[in-house]
Amino acid sequence: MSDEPPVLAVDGLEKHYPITKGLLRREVGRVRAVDGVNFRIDRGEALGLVGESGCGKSTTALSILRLEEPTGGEVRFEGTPIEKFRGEQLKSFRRRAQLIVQDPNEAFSPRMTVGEAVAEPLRLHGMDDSDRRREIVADVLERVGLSAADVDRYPHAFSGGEKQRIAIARALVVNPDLIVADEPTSALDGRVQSDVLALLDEIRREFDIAVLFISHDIDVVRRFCDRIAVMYLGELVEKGPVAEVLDSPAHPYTRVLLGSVPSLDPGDRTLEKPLTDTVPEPANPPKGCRFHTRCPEVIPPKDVDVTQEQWRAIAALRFTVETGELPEPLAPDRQGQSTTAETVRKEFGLPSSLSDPLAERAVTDAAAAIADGDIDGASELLADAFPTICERETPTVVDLDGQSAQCHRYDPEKDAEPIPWN
Ligand SMILES: Nc1ncnc2c1ncn2[C@@H]1O[C@H](COP(=O)(O)OP(=O)(O)OP(=O)(O)O)[C@@H](O)[C@H]1O
Repeated sequence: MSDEPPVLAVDGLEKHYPITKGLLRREVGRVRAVDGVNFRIDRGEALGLVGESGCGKSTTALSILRLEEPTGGEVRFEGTPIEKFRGEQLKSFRRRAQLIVQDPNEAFSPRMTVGEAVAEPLRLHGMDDSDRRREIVADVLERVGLSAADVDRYPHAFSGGEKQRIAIARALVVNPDLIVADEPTSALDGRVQSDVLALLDEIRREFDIAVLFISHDIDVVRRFCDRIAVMYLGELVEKGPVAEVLDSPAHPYTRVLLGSVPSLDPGDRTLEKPLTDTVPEPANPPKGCRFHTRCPEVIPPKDVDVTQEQWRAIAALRFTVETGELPEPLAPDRQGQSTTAETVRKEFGLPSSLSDPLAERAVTDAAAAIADGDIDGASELLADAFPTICERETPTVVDLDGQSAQCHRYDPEKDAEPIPWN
């Protein structure tokens, strides 16, 4: 193994955005867009970053390129913290770490020819010889499957896929060591997407470029990446080699995320549905494990004696009530008309009676409170009766033979008596 530091090393990266109020812009809270993220990318390696919309993927991308100033943690480029870069070093970093964005239309000025746009980074980085620039640009355009004759045309004359090729050419022209590609193919349709992906793959292998590949498309990540990191509400909940993570996802969130991928087998028992569809706000993430309010594997209290199916129904009731977003038949405007305790039980798949008397009492009282329109009361009752370690304690990252997951279920230190998987 070489002693070479990774091209990119991210430790405890944090980017919080202040929420301000009033004329004096007093800070009243913080959006925890990225909240303690760690990963590495070696030369020639592609790391896929996946997660639902708003989980912090783009903010991570911008923070590692110093396009956003992180509020905490450290990003090292070939071993040097990027915050230390000044003058020439910063300029060199800007050249060696390139960004490719989703919409190539945003990347080009309509007044610049393709040749000028692709040559721009060369000019900015001090190459004054225009003939030499033109030569390099022609060469790179051919390299990405366009023609040297395209230099004098304008970007608007090209299709979406071709524009993305031009964007790749522009990133490539300065010999980058790192490319951050933020949803680079999601605006393109199937065939074109495949071609652009194949091109990116080819250049990363040929030039040994490290790639951070951001996508919500799991199939694309499987095809393009070596490793994958799964993000939820500003944190990485699982990491590992692509095949391992996608074929045997460890973290319940990864299972839920994969369960929403249409191309995957809906009968696969390792894929799951979330308890609720409400994603909490990154300004106010749940305590303990951030996924616990939606986690189908949330750990029950030790003294509750119900089946796994019943526990999931209870947990879904508890966390749905906490969001205040009740399903249609129980919605507050219908209170007093048709909602009864039975409707509540039916809606959540709870049997008419649970064998555990304390659990039964709590569910009966909560259902009655909901039927009365006392949602806060129901919420308190359920929280008191059904506490979970997942809300009390933040899980540590557990190494599982190369794959890692941040979940109490895997922590040998936690005497959590989990229900066995599957
Ligand atoms: N400049 C900003 N000011 C305040 N909040 C922001 C800012 N930029 C992003 N956010 C918030 O930070 C969170 C993470 O956003 P981000 O764009 O990084 O997510 P994402 O995973 O890339 O989403 P998508 O897949 O939709 O692009 C979101 O809640 C977003 O609203």
